[in-house]
Amino acid sequence: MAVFNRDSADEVSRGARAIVVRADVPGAERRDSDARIEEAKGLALAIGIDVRAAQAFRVRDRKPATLFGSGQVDSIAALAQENEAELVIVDNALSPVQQSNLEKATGAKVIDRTGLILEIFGERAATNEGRLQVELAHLDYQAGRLVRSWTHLERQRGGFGFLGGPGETQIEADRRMIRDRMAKIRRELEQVTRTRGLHRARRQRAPWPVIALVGYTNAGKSTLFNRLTGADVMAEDLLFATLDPTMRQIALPGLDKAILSDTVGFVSDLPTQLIAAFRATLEEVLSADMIVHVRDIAHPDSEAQRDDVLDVLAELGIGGEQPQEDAPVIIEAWNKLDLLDAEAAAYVREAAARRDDVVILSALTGEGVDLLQRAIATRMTAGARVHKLRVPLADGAAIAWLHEHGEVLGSNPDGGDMAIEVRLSDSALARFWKRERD
Ligand SMILES: Nc1nc2c(ncn2[C@@H]2O[C@H](COP(=O)(O)OP(=O)(O)OP(=O)(O)O)[C@@H](O)[C@H]2O)c(=O)[nH]1
Repeated sequence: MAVFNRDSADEVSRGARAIVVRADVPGAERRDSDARIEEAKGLALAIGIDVRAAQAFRVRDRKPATLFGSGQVDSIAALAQENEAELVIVDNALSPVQQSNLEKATGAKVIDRTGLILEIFGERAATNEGRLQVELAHLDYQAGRLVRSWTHLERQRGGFGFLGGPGETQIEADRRMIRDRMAKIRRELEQVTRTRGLHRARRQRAPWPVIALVGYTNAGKSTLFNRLTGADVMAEDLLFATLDPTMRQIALPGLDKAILSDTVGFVSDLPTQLIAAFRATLEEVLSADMIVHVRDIAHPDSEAQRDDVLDVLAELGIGGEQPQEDAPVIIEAWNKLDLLDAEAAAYVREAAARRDDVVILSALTGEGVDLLQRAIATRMTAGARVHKLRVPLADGAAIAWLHEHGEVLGSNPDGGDMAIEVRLSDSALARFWKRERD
Protein backbone atom coordinates (compact mmCIF):
# COMPACT_ATOMS: atom_id res chain seq x y z
CA MET A 1 0.00 0.00 0.00
CA ALA A 2 1.45 3.33 -0.99
CA VAL A 3 0.44 5.51 1.91
CA PHE A 4 2.67 8.38 0.99
CA ASN A 5 4.21 9.71 -2.13
CA ARG A 6 6.73 7.02 -2.93
CA ASP A 7 9.52 8.73 -4.74
CA SER A 8 11.22 7.40 -7.78
CA ALA A 9 14.09 5.85 -5.85
CA ASP A 10 11.71 3.13 -4.76
CA GLU A 11 11.01 -0.21 -6.26
CA VAL A 12 13.80 -0.68 -8.72
CA SER A 13 12.91 -3.85 -10.53
CA ARG A 14 15.32 -6.67 -11.24
CA GLY A 15 16.35 -6.92 -14.86
CA ALA A 16 15.58 -3.24 -15.50
CA ARG A 17 17.53 -1.87 -18.48
CA ALA A 18 19.80 0.82 -17.18
CA ILE A 19 22.70 3.12 -17.85
CA VAL A 20 25.14 4.25 -15.18
CA VAL A 21 26.55 7.77 -15.29
CA ARG A 22 28.67 9.74 -12.91
CA ALA A 23 29.85 13.31 -12.54
CA ASP A 24 33.55 13.59 -11.86
CA VAL A 25 34.26 16.91 -10.25
CA PRO A 26 37.94 17.78 -10.73
CA GLY A 27 39.77 18.22 -7.47
CA ALA A 28 37.03 16.48 -5.48
CA GLU A 29 38.15 13.00 -6.47
CA ARG A 30 40.94 10.99 -4.99
CA ARG A 31 39.97 7.87 -6.84
CA ASP A 32 40.37 6.43 -10.27
CA SER A 33 37.35 7.43 -12.36
CA ASP A 34 37.21 4.11 -14.26
CA ALA A 35 37.36 2.16 -11.02
CA ARG A 36 34.55 4.24 -9.56
CA ILE A 37 32.28 3.67 -12.50
CA GLU A 38 33.14 -0.05 -12.36
CA GLU A 39 32.20 -0.12 -8.69
CA ALA A 40 28.89 1.62 -9.45
CA LYS A 41 28.23 -0.94 -12.20
CA GLY A 42 29.04 -3.70 -9.75
CA LEU A 43 26.61 -2.26 -7.23
CA ALA A 44 23.85 -2.17 -9.86
CA LEU A 45 24.60 -5.69 -11.10
CA ALA A 46 24.46 -6.88 -7.49
CA ILE A 47 20.73 -6.25 -7.46
CA GLY A 48 20.12 -7.75 -10.88
CA ILE A 49 19.95 -4.57 -12.94
CA ASP A 50 20.78 -4.97 -16.64
CA VAL A 51 23.50 -2.35 -17.08
CA ARG A 52 23.77 -1.48 -20.77
CA ALA A 53 26.27 1.38 -20.68
CA ALA A 54 28.32 3.34 -18.22
CA GLN A 55 29.97 6.71 -18.66
CA ALA A 56 31.69 9.32 -16.52
CA PHE A 57 31.43 13.05 -17.28
CA ARG A 58 33.77 15.75 -16.12
CA VAL A 59 31.72 18.40 -14.42
CA ARG A 60 33.52 21.63 -13.67
CA ASP A 61 30.95 22.81 -11.19
CA ARG A 62 27.84 21.06 -10.05
CA LYS A 63 24.74 22.60 -11.59
CA PRO A 64 22.07 23.10 -8.91
CA ALA A 65 19.27 22.16 -11.31
CA THR A 66 20.70 19.10 -13.00
CA LEU A 67 24.18 18.42 -11.58
CA PHE A 68 25.51 17.90 -15.12
CA GLY A 69 25.97 20.66 -17.70
CA SER A 70 23.18 21.05 -20.25
CA GLY A 71 25.14 19.47 -23.11
CA GLN A 72 25.93 16.55 -20.85
CA VAL A 73 22.28 16.15 -19.90
CA ASP A 74 21.53 15.86 -23.65
CA SER A 75 24.24 13.21 -24.02
CA ILE A 76 22.82 11.27 -21.07
CA ALA A 77 19.33 11.46 -22.56
CA ALA A 78 20.70 10.20 -25.90
CA LEU A 79 22.62 7.39 -24.20
CA ALA A 80 19.48 6.38 -22.32
CA GLN A 81 17.47 6.37 -25.52
CA GLU A 82 20.04 4.37 -27.53
CA ASN A 83 20.05 1.74 -24.82
CA GLU A 84 16.30 1.79 -24.28
CA ALA A 85 17.04 2.42 -20.63
CA GLU A 86 14.16 2.52 -18.19
CA LEU A 87 16.53 3.55 -15.46
CA VAL A 88 19.38 6.04 -15.18
CA ILE A 89 21.67 5.45 -12.23
CA VAL A 90 23.65 8.52 -11.20
CA ASP A 91 26.63 7.53 -9.07
CA ASN A 92 26.56 10.78 -7.08
CA ALA A 93 24.23 12.23 -4.50
CA LEU A 94 21.35 14.07 -6.18
CA SER A 95 19.06 16.64 -4.65
CA PRO A 96 15.33 15.92 -5.14
CA VAL A 97 15.19 18.76 -7.67
CA GLN A 98 18.13 17.41 -9.69
CA GLN A 99 16.58 13.97 -9.64
CA SER A 100 13.27 15.19 -10.92
CA ASN A 101 14.82 17.42 -13.61
CA LEU A 102 16.95 14.57 -14.87
CA GLU A 103 13.88 12.35 -15.02
CA LYS A 104 12.13 14.92 -17.16
CA ALA A 105 15.15 15.29 -19.45
CA THR A 106 15.78 11.58 -19.95
CA GLY A 107 12.24 10.25 -19.79
CA ALA A 108 13.57 7.51 -17.52
CA LYS A 109 13.45 6.81 -13.82
CA VAL A 110 16.52 8.25 -12.10
CA ILE A 111 18.11 6.99 -8.90
CA ASP A 112 21.23 8.28 -7.18
CA ARG A 113 23.99 6.50 -5.27
CA THR A 114 22.11 6.66 -1.98
CA GLY A 115 19.01 5.17 -3.58
CA LEU A 116 21.09 2.41 -5.12
CA ILE A 117 22.87 1.47 -1.90
CA LEU A 118 19.56 1.53 -0.05
CA GLU A 119 18.22 -0.98 -2.56
CA ILE A 120 21.20 -3.24 -2.01
CA PHE A 121 21.06 -3.02 1.76
CA GLY A 122 17.33 -3.68 1.59
CA GLU A 123 17.90 -6.82 -0.41
CA ARG A 124 20.84 -8.09 1.61
CA ALA A 125 19.69 -7.35 5.16
CA ALA A 126 19.21 -10.77 6.67
CA THR A 127 18.60 -10.12 10.35
CA ASN A 128 15.70 -8.41 11.96
CA GLU A 129 17.91 -5.54 13.04
CA GLY A 130 19.43 -5.12 9.58
CA ARG A 131 15.96 -4.94 8.03
CA LEU A 132 14.72 -2.39 10.55
CA GLN A 133 17.79 -0.23 10.15
CA VAL A 134 17.41 -0.25 6.38
CA GLU A 135 13.72 0.62 6.56
CA LEU A 136 14.55 3.47 8.90
CA ALA A 137 17.19 4.73 6.49
CA HIS A 138 14.76 4.47 3.61
CA LEU A 139 12.08 6.45 5.41
CA ASP A 140 14.58 9.10 6.36
CA TYR A 141 15.67 9.37 2.73
CA GLN A 142 12.05 9.66 1.61
CA ALA A 143 11.15 12.25 4.22
CA GLY A 144 13.82 14.50 2.75
CA ARG A 145 12.35 14.01 -0.69
CA LEU A 146 8.75 14.88 -0.04
CA VAL A 147 8.37 17.79 -2.36
CA ARG A 148 5.18 19.34 -3.56
CA SER A 149 4.52 17.30 -6.63
CA TRP A 150 1.68 17.23 -9.13
CA THR A 151 0.25 14.08 -7.65
CA HIS A 152 -0.18 15.92 -4.40
CA LEU A 153 -1.80 18.90 -6.05
CA GLU A 154 -4.21 16.63 -7.89
CA ARG A 155 -5.13 14.80 -4.75
CA GLN A 156 -5.63 18.02 -2.85
CA ARG A 157 -7.77 19.82 -5.38
CA GLY A 158 -11.01 20.75 -3.69
CA GLY A 159 -9.44 20.00 -0.32
CA PHE A 160 -8.70 22.35 2.50
CA GLY A 161 -5.77 24.22 1.09
CA PHE A 162 -6.40 27.69 2.52
CA LEU A 163 -3.16 28.34 4.25
CA GLY A 164 0.09 27.45 2.63
CA GLY A 165 -1.60 26.44 -0.56
CA PRO A 166 -2.85 23.13 -1.86
CA GLY A 167 -0.54 20.19 -1.40
CA GLU A 168 0.83 21.42 1.86
CA THR A 169 -1.66 19.42 3.93
CA GLN A 170 -0.95 16.21 2.09
CA ILE A 171 2.78 16.65 2.49
CA GLU A 172 2.29 17.31 6.19
CA ALA A 173 0.17 14.19 6.51
CA ASP A 174 2.80 12.17 4.67
CA ARG A 175 5.51 13.57 6.88
CA ARG A 176 3.57 12.67 9.99
CA MET A 177 2.99 9.16 8.73
CA ILE A 178 6.69 8.74 8.06
CA ARG A 179 7.57 10.18 11.47
CA ASP A 180 5.18 7.80 13.23
CA ARG A 181 6.53 4.81 11.36
CA MET A 182 10.11 5.87 12.14
CA ALA A 183 9.29 6.21 15.84
CA LYS A 184 7.79 2.72 15.83
CA ILE A 185 10.86 1.26 14.13
CA ARG A 186 13.15 2.98 16.61
CA ARG A 187 11.25 1.35 19.47
CA GLU A 188 11.52 -2.04 17.81
CA LEU A 189 15.21 -1.45 17.21
CA GLU A 190 15.82 -0.74 20.88
CA GLN A 191 14.30 -4.09 21.70
CA VAL A 192 16.35 -5.89 19.06
CA THR A 193 19.56 -4.18 20.15
CA ARG A 194 18.98 -5.29 23.71
CA THR A 195 18.55 -8.88 22.57
CA ARG A 196 21.67 -8.70 20.44
CA GLY A 197 23.65 -7.36 23.41
CA LEU A 198 22.58 -10.42 25.36
CA HIS A 199 23.66 -12.73 22.58
CA ARG A 200 27.02 -11.03 22.39
CA ALA A 201 27.55 -11.24 26.13
CA ARG A 202 26.81 -14.94 25.95
CA ARG A 203 29.30 -15.40 23.17
CA GLN A 204 31.97 -13.36 24.93
CA ARG A 205 31.79 -15.87 27.68
CA ALA A 206 32.58 -18.59 25.18
CA PRO A 207 36.13 -19.61 25.94
CA TRP A 208 37.33 -19.11 22.38
CA PRO A 209 38.97 -16.15 20.76
CA VAL A 210 37.06 -14.33 18.03
CA ILE A 211 38.67 -13.17 14.79
CA ALA A 212 36.73 -10.70 12.64
CA LEU A 213 37.24 -10.26 8.90
CA VAL A 214 36.70 -6.72 7.66
CA GLY A 215 37.37 -5.13 4.29
CA TYR A 216 36.20 -2.99 1.44
CA THR A 217 33.40 -4.42 -0.65
CA ASN A 218 34.58 -7.11 -3.08
CA ALA A 219 37.98 -7.42 -1.37
CA GLY A 220 37.45 -11.16 -0.99
CA LYS A 221 36.28 -11.59 2.62
CA SER A 222 33.69 -14.24 1.89
CA THR A 223 36.11 -16.18 -0.29
CA LEU A 224 38.71 -16.11 2.47
CA PHE A 225 36.10 -16.97 5.08
CA ASN A 226 35.19 -20.06 3.08
CA ARG A 227 38.83 -21.00 2.65
CA LEU A 228 39.50 -20.73 6.36
CA THR A 229 36.37 -22.48 7.52
CA GLY A 230 35.81 -24.91 4.71
CA ALA A 231 32.24 -23.65 4.58
CA ASP A 232 30.63 -23.04 1.26
CA VAL A 233 28.59 -19.97 2.02
CA MET A 234 28.15 -16.89 -0.08
CA ALA A 235 31.04 -17.08 -2.50
CA GLU A 236 29.29 -14.82 -4.90
CA ASP A 237 30.54 -12.14 -7.14
CA LEU A 238 28.05 -9.89 -5.46
CA LEU A 239 28.75 -6.77 -3.54
CA PHE A 240 27.48 -6.78 0.00
CA ALA A 241 26.95 -10.52 -0.10
CA THR A 242 27.30 -10.33 3.64
CA LEU A 243 25.33 -7.57 5.27
CA ASP A 244 25.09 -9.50 8.47
CA PRO A 245 28.03 -11.11 10.18
CA THR A 246 28.44 -14.81 9.96
CA MET A 247 30.27 -16.77 12.58
CA ARG A 248 32.04 -20.09 12.10
CA GLN A 249 34.42 -22.14 14.13
CA ILE A 250 37.94 -22.61 12.78
CA ALA A 251 41.02 -24.51 13.80
CA LEU A 252 44.42 -22.85 13.79
CA PRO A 253 47.86 -24.25 14.51
CA GLY A 254 48.37 -24.46 18.27
CA LEU A 255 44.95 -23.03 18.91
CA ASP A 256 42.25 -25.63 18.91
CA LYS A 257 39.27 -23.44 18.50
CA ALA A 258 38.63 -19.93 17.38
CA ILE A 259 35.59 -18.21 15.94
CA LEU A 260 35.82 -16.45 12.62
CA SER A 261 33.31 -13.74 11.90
CA ASP A 262 32.62 -12.31 8.43
CA THR A 263 31.29 -8.76 8.30
CA VAL A 264 29.65 -6.44 5.82
CA GLY A 265 31.70 -4.89 3.03
CA PHE A 266 32.76 -1.27 3.41
CA VAL A 267 32.04 1.28 0.72
CA SER A 268 33.14 4.86 0.15
CA ASP A 269 30.69 7.77 0.46
CA LEU A 270 28.28 5.75 2.51
CA PRO A 271 24.98 7.66 2.60
CA THR A 272 24.59 9.24 6.03
CA GLN A 273 21.21 7.63 6.51
CA LEU A 274 22.87 4.23 6.29
CA ILE A 275 25.72 4.71 8.68
CA ALA A 276 23.74 3.46 11.67
CA ALA A 277 22.62 0.37 9.79
CA PHE A 278 26.18 -0.27 8.80
CA ARG A 279 27.62 0.28 12.28
CA ALA A 280 25.10 -2.09 13.81
CA THR A 281 26.70 -4.89 11.87
CA LEU A 282 30.16 -3.77 12.92
CA GLU A 283 29.62 -3.89 16.64
CA GLU A 284 30.59 -7.54 16.37
CA VAL A 285 34.04 -6.38 15.41
CA LEU A 286 34.47 -4.54 18.70
CA SER A 287 34.28 -7.69 20.76
CA ALA A 288 36.78 -9.50 18.55
CA ASP A 289 40.24 -10.44 19.81
CA MET A 290 41.76 -9.83 16.42
CA ILE A 291 40.83 -8.19 13.13
CA VAL A 292 41.96 -9.41 9.75
CA HIS A 293 41.65 -6.55 7.30
CA VAL A 294 41.27 -8.12 3.86
CA ARG A 295 42.51 -5.88 1.03
CA ASP A 296 42.25 -6.27 -2.73
CA ILE A 297 45.86 -5.50 -3.44
CA ALA A 298 45.31 -5.63 -7.21
CA HIS A 299 42.70 -2.85 -7.17
CA PRO A 300 43.82 0.55 -8.51
CA ASP A 301 42.27 2.27 -5.46
CA SER A 302 43.55 -0.24 -2.96
CA GLU A 303 45.06 2.47 -0.76
CA ALA A 304 41.98 4.71 -0.77
CA GLN A 305 39.89 1.65 0.11
CA ARG A 306 42.24 0.87 2.99
CA ASP A 307 41.87 4.44 4.26
CA ASP A 308 38.07 4.18 4.15
CA VAL A 309 38.15 1.00 6.19
CA LEU A 310 40.65 2.37 8.70
CA ASP A 311 38.59 5.56 9.12
CA VAL A 312 35.51 3.59 10.07
CA LEU A 313 37.49 1.36 12.42
CA ALA A 314 39.05 4.43 14.05
CA GLU A 315 35.57 5.82 14.65
CA LEU A 316 34.78 2.61 16.48
CA GLY A 317 37.88 3.14 18.61
CA ILE A 318 39.99 0.51 16.86
CA GLY A 319 43.40 1.63 15.62
CA GLY A 320 43.66 5.30 14.66
CA GLU A 321 44.95 8.07 16.91
CA GLN A 322 43.26 7.06 20.13
CA PRO A 323 42.59 3.36 20.16
CA GLN A 324 40.65 1.88 23.05
CA GLU A 325 42.76 0.04 25.55
CA ASP A 326 41.65 -3.51 24.89
CA ALA A 327 40.97 -2.95 21.18
CA PRO A 328 41.72 -5.92 18.96
CA VAL A 329 44.97 -6.08 17.01
CA ILE A 330 44.78 -5.76 13.23
CA ILE A 331 46.60 -7.76 10.58
CA GLU A 332 46.29 -6.95 6.89
CA ALA A 333 45.68 -9.75 4.44
CA TRP A 334 46.78 -8.52 1.01
CA ASN A 335 44.50 -10.58 -1.20
CA LYS A 336 44.25 -11.36 -4.93
CA LEU A 337 47.97 -11.93 -5.30
CA ASP A 338 47.17 -14.13 -8.33
CA LEU A 339 45.99 -11.07 -10.26
CA LEU A 340 49.36 -9.33 -10.08
CA ASP A 341 52.00 -9.73 -12.79
CA ALA A 342 55.52 -10.73 -11.77
CA GLU A 343 56.74 -7.18 -11.46
CA ALA A 344 53.83 -5.96 -9.37
CA ALA A 345 54.00 -9.07 -7.21
CA ALA A 346 57.68 -8.45 -6.51
CA TYR A 347 56.94 -4.85 -5.57
CA VAL A 348 54.12 -5.88 -3.25
CA ARG A 349 56.25 -8.58 -1.61
CA GLU A 350 58.93 -6.03 -0.93
CA ALA A 351 56.43 -3.62 0.63
CA ALA A 352 54.97 -6.40 2.77
CA ALA A 353 58.40 -7.54 3.91
CA ARG A 354 58.92 -4.15 5.58
CA ARG A 355 55.93 -4.74 7.84
CA ASP A 356 55.25 -7.39 10.40
CA ASP A 357 51.48 -7.09 10.27
CA VAL A 358 50.97 -8.06 6.63
CA VAL A 359 50.40 -11.41 4.91
CA ILE A 360 50.16 -11.73 1.12
CA LEU A 361 47.82 -14.34 -0.25
CA SER A 362 45.22 -15.41 -2.75
CA ALA A 363 41.95 -16.55 -1.20
CA LEU A 364 41.01 -17.89 -4.63
CA THR A 365 43.99 -20.16 -5.27
CA GLY A 366 44.79 -20.75 -1.60
CA GLU A 367 48.36 -19.53 -1.91
CA GLY A 368 49.56 -17.97 1.32
CA VAL A 369 46.46 -18.89 3.31
CA ASP A 370 48.57 -21.14 5.56
CA LEU A 371 50.82 -18.15 6.28
CA LEU A 372 47.81 -16.15 7.37
CA GLN A 373 46.66 -18.99 9.63
CA ARG A 374 50.07 -19.10 11.22
CA ALA A 375 50.24 -15.33 11.62
CA ILE A 376 46.86 -15.31 13.37
CA ALA A 377 47.82 -18.18 15.64
CA THR A 378 51.15 -16.63 16.55
CA ARG A 379 49.53 -13.38 17.57
CA MET A 380 46.78 -15.14 19.45
CA THR A 381 49.22 -17.15 21.47
CA ALA A 382 51.70 -14.29 21.82
CA GLY A 383 52.80 -13.73 25.38
CA ALA A 384 52.24 -17.39 26.18
CA ARG A 385 53.95 -18.23 29.44
CA VAL A 386 54.20 -21.26 31.63
CA HIS A 387 51.78 -21.13 34.54
CA LYS A 388 51.54 -23.46 37.51
CA LEU A 389 47.90 -23.94 38.36
CA ARG A 390 46.04 -26.03 40.92
CA VAL A 391 42.66 -27.35 39.91
CA PRO A 392 40.42 -29.58 42.05
CA LEU A 393 40.71 -33.15 40.83
CA ALA A 394 36.94 -33.32 40.64
CA ASP A 395 36.86 -30.45 38.16
CA GLY A 396 37.36 -32.54 35.08
CA ALA A 397 35.97 -29.78 32.86
CA ALA A 398 38.64 -27.30 33.96
CA ILE A 399 41.41 -29.83 33.39
CA ALA A 400 40.03 -30.65 29.96
CA TRP A 401 39.80 -26.94 29.17
CA LEU A 402 43.48 -26.44 29.90
CA HIS A 403 44.43 -29.38 27.72
CA GLU A 404 42.31 -27.99 24.95
CA HIS A 405 43.48 -24.39 25.05
CA GLY A 406 47.03 -24.58 26.27
CA GLU A 407 50.07 -26.73 26.04
CA VAL A 408 50.10 -28.89 29.16
CA LEU A 409 53.73 -29.57 30.13
CA GLY A 410 53.04 -31.70 33.19
CA SER A 411 50.33 -32.64 35.66
CA ASN A 412 50.53 -34.34 39.06
CA PRO A 413 47.79 -35.20 41.53
CA ASP A 414 48.52 -33.43 44.79
CA GLY A 415 46.05 -33.97 47.62
CA GLY A 416 42.60 -33.25 46.25
CA ASP A 417 44.06 -31.13 43.49
CA MET A 418 45.79 -31.55 40.21
CA ALA A 419 48.93 -29.45 39.91
CA ILE A 420 49.23 -28.49 36.27
CA GLU A 421 52.06 -26.82 34.47
CA VAL A 422 50.65 -25.25 31.34
CA ARG A 423 51.74 -22.78 28.68
CA LEU A 424 48.95 -20.28 28.10
CA SER A 425 48.68 -16.85 26.54
CA ASP A 426 47.54 -14.04 28.82
CA SER A 427 44.24 -13.82 27.02
CA ALA A 428 43.69 -17.56 27.36
CA LEU A 429 44.47 -17.37 31.06
CA ALA A 430 42.01 -14.51 31.47
CA ARG A 431 39.38 -16.59 29.69
CA PHE A 432 40.17 -19.50 31.97
CA TRP A 433 39.53 -17.45 35.12
CA LYS A 434 36.44 -15.89 33.62
CA ARG A 435 35.15 -19.32 32.79
CA GLU A 436 35.76 -20.36 36.41
CA ARG A 437 33.67 -17.46 37.69
CA ASP A 438 30.65 -18.03 35.44
N1 LIG B 1 41.46 -13.42 -8.65
C1 LIG B 1 41.01 -13.45 -7.41
N2 LIG B 1 39.73 -13.18 -7.14
C2 LIG B 1 39.31 -13.23 -5.88
C3 LIG B 1 40.18 -13.54 -4.79
N3 LIG B 1 39.46 -13.49 -3.65
C4 LIG B 1 38.20 -13.16 -4.00
N4 LIG B 1 38.09 -13.01 -5.35
C5 LIG B 1 36.90 -12.67 -6.14
O1 LIG B 1 36.48 -11.37 -5.79
C6 LIG B 1 35.05 -11.28 -5.83
C7 LIG B 1 34.54 -10.79 -4.49
O2 LIG B 1 34.84 -11.74 -3.50
P1 LIG B 1 34.00 -11.88 -2.15
O3 LIG B 1 34.67 -12.92 -1.34
O4 LIG B 1 32.54 -12.04 -2.45
O5 LIG B 1 34.24 -10.41 -1.55
P2 LIG B 1 33.68 -9.75 -0.20
O6 LIG B 1 34.78 -8.95 0.34
O7 LIG B 1 33.09 -10.78 0.68
O8 LIG B 1 32.57 -8.81 -0.79
P3 LIG B 1 31.33 -8.09 -0.04
O9 LIG B 1 30.38 -9.15 0.41
O10 LIG B 1 30.78 -7.20 -1.09
O11 LIG B 1 31.89 -7.30 1.08
C8 LIG B 1 34.58 -12.68 -6.20
O12 LIG B 1 34.39 -12.70 -7.59
C9 LIG B 1 35.73 -13.58 -5.82
O13 LIG B 1 35.78 -14.74 -6.58
C10 LIG B 1 41.55 -13.81 -5.11
O14 LIG B 1 42.41 -14.10 -4.25
N5 LIG B 1 41.90 -13.74 -6.43
